[in-house]
Amino acid sequence: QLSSTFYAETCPNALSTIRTSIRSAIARERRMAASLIRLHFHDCFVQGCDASILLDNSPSITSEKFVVQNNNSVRGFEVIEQAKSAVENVCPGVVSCADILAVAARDASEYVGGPSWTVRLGRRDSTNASPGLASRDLPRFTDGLQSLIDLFGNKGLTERDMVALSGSHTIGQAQCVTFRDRIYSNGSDIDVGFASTRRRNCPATSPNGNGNLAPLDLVTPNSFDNNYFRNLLQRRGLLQSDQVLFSGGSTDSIVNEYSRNPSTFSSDFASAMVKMGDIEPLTGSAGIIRSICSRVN
Ligand code: HEM
Ligand SMILES: [Ca+2]
Ligand SMILES: [Ca+2]
Repeated sequence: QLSSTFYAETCPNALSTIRTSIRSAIARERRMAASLIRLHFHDCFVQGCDASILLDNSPSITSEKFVVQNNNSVRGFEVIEQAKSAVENVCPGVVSCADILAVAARDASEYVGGPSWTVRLGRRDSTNASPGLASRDLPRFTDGLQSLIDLFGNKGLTERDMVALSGSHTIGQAQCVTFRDRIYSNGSDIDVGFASTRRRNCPATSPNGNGNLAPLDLVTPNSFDNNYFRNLLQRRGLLQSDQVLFSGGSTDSIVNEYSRNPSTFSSDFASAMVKMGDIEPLTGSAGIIRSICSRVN
């Protein structure tokens, strides 16, 4: 199975090469850290961590990039492609795109002040993509708590893993179209002042301002910390799927715990990322090593 020393003999500089490339991309644009973590998540939840999300449309492939959960939303492809080409220059044909995604997510977390962890390696790349599985298995911002628990449960992840991983929303941005219904709902699960602030840059009527961005964590949108959970306690979660984690259900106690204890969040997040990175990898002679991540060789 996967091992942290997988490239020790075949490409000893793989990790440092990826790291340099990822760091320079995040230095150029801080949000890229968030985008890269999300890319690894959206890969692993769809037929496992096999870089299926990176494949473009072609005669033999229907890309996952255009399902609703990804379309116009997942980003960072060119950063992964650049890291891949840097690695190909030092060890051609050795390091998979799926492993680059996993390493990039770790390096991104570390760069913005989040936890680091040892990445397990040896994943291989798929020769296909699955928009059908992507639309079925990726969570949506409209999902209720039980659906979210089930979607993560189907991947072997517990409620605690799910809450920890959702803590990724301590960084990054979301588009108005994903939080409009919530901020105009006049419901009781949203802070009134927060809703009114968000309305200023997200007009009530679609498609006006659909693409306008707001930070998922209003307090520290660029640092990986536990403010996401503190916000939920104040009913300042941006997405409906954020606030449902603290809305009177079984995950309230976990949100509470992470809001009080940043180091527990940090170590649970790191473990959950390793666990997520272990979802159904292609290993051994299964799959391929793509030379360009967006297409099969
Ligand atoms: C629990 C279910 C989840 C739902 C429903 C969800 C949904 C979303 C949505 C709707 C956005 C905004 C996308 C846009 O407006 O373009 C977003 C952004 C993001 N998500 Fe999630 N997410 C979930 C869990 C996760 C997990 C488990 C991770 C990582 C392990 C993650 C990482 C991120 C990051 C980092 C961003 C910001 C991306 C950027 O700024 O480019 N999310 N998510
Ligand atoms: Ca995949
Ligand atoms: Ca934050």
